[in-house]
Amino acid sequence: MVPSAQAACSRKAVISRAAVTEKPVTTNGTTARAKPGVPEGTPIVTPQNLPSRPRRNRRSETFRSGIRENWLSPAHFILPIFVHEGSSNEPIASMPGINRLAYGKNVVDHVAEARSLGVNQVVIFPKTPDHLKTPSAQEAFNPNGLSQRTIRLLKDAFPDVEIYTDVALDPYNSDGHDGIVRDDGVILNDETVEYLCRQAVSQAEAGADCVSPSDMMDGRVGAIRRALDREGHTHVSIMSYTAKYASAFYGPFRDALASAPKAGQAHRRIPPNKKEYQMDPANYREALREAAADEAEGADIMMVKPGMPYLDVVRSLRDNTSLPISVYHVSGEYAMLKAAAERGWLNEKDAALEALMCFRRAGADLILTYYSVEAAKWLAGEK
Ligand SMILES: NCc1[nH]cc(CCC(=O)O)c1CC(=O)O
Ligand SMILES: [Mg+2]
Repeated sequence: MVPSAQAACSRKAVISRAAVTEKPVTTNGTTARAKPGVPEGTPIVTPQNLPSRPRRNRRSETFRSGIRENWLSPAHFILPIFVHEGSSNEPIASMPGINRLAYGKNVVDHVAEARSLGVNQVVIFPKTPDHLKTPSAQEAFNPNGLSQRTIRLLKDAFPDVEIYTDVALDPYNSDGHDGIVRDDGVILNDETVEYLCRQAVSQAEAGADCVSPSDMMDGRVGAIRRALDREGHTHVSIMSYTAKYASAFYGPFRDALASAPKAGQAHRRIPPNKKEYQMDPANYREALREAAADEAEGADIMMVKPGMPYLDVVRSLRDNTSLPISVYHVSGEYAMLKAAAERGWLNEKDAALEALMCFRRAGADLILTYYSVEAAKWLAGEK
């Protein structure tokens, strides 16, 4: 209790310790009659003289919903899908409810369900077969690669779906990094950017609406913009993973794609983590620097990733740019909610919708979340 409140209490009517079960008494010693409906033992006080009582605006759901500052709609969600070459869906152990979808009908059916719930934006993450992974990750821009085929498949089935793509080398790189690794362990920046441009162009050619570089190489937004424009894709947008942190919350995603950094052979040093290109979780100002660069290079949407632990960064970008902001509610955040819900430790629907709402409050327009389909069902009142 704050000191002033404490003082106020002792000045006003209180129940003496010995008399808790008796009628409350006022400070002048007379016994007061409790108001109807007030539990016996409640102190009797003179009302505080408050000019402002914020609780007045919370008194009914009708009132609360009338003045609510933010809201959630399936239109805000971007649905991530994992696609693989197998013939059936494969559950991902660390992401209950999420599957690697079999390329083909299963992918189309899943997106059809999302669309029926109002989720019409999808981002594709392909699981590349091991034999197609190489240290230079050239499968990333194979015009008939799994990602490119999935884009075509979905665009043919649903011309108005917004297709986002992941631009980064890690799903195709046998070293498990987003960039090309030199033998001494340096992640090459400009060489990687050249391949990211080819990857982005190949995705645009397959029909992607928005390419999303998630690699954190310097200068890739501008280079991709120029490459897209040069090839006639001036209408294809770029959602940059602007402030992407070297986070421990990506673990389940790397399980899903088997894309974690790999140990090197004797003559090569493979960095065991991504700290040389993804941002340090301790840093805040650096996000503004990244944002200034991405905006100048032509990003259409800027993303913060992960979500829940980084809402200060979301708010800061919101206040420092007029571009739309997206947030990635990442695999580890999803796994935490699922794990607690499975144990009965959290009400999953309430906790998940709260997390999503808080992204909006922090300033995000778009939310990339594994909860897209479930949350859309909750919002529709289906379950
Ligand atoms: N380009 C890699 C990439 N793209 C999206 C995620 C993680 C998303 C998630 O955890 O849900 C990652 C993992 C990483 O950077 O290692
Ligand atoms: Mg950058």
